[in-house]
Amino acid sequence: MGRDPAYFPEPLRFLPDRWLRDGEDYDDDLARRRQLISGLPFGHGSRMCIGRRFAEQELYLILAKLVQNFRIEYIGKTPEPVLNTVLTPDRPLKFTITPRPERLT
Ligand code: HEM
Repeated sequence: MGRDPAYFPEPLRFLPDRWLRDGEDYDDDLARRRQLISGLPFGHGSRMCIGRRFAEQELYLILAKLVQNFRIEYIGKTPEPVLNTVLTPDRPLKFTITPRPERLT
C-alpha cells in the first residue's frame, strides 16, 4: 500500500514533505485516504493497538532529540527492501553518529 501511487504519488522518491499538513501541494482528500487505509502498522478497529499515540509521541521525541544532538550519516550501500512480514533492509545498516559541537536544544 505504501507504494501505491494512488496514495503516494512518486512512491519511490524520498519526499518527506508529503507528510506536511500545509503548503500549496497539500491535498485534503489524498491526505484523508492516505491516513485511513494506506498503512496499518497498528492494526485497525476495536482491537487495534492501544499504545499507538504513546508510541508515536515517543518516536517524534526520540527522533527530534537525536537529530538535534547528533549528526547521523548513512555510510553503507543503498539497501533494498525485503518483505519479511514487514519490509526490512536486506543488509545491516551502517551509520556514523557524531555529537554535534553545538547543542541545538
Ligand atoms: C511502534 C510501536 C507499536 C506498534 C507498531 C504496535 C502495533 C500493534 C499491533 C499491530 C497490534 C494488534 C492490533 C490488532 O490486532 O488489530 C497491537 C496491539 C496492542 N498494542 Fe501495540 N504497537 C506499538 C506500541 C505499543 C505500545 C508502546 C504499547 C503500550 C504502551 C502497546 C500496547 C498494545 C496493546 C495493549 C495491544 C492489544 C490491544 C487489544 O488487543 O485490544 N503497543 N500493537
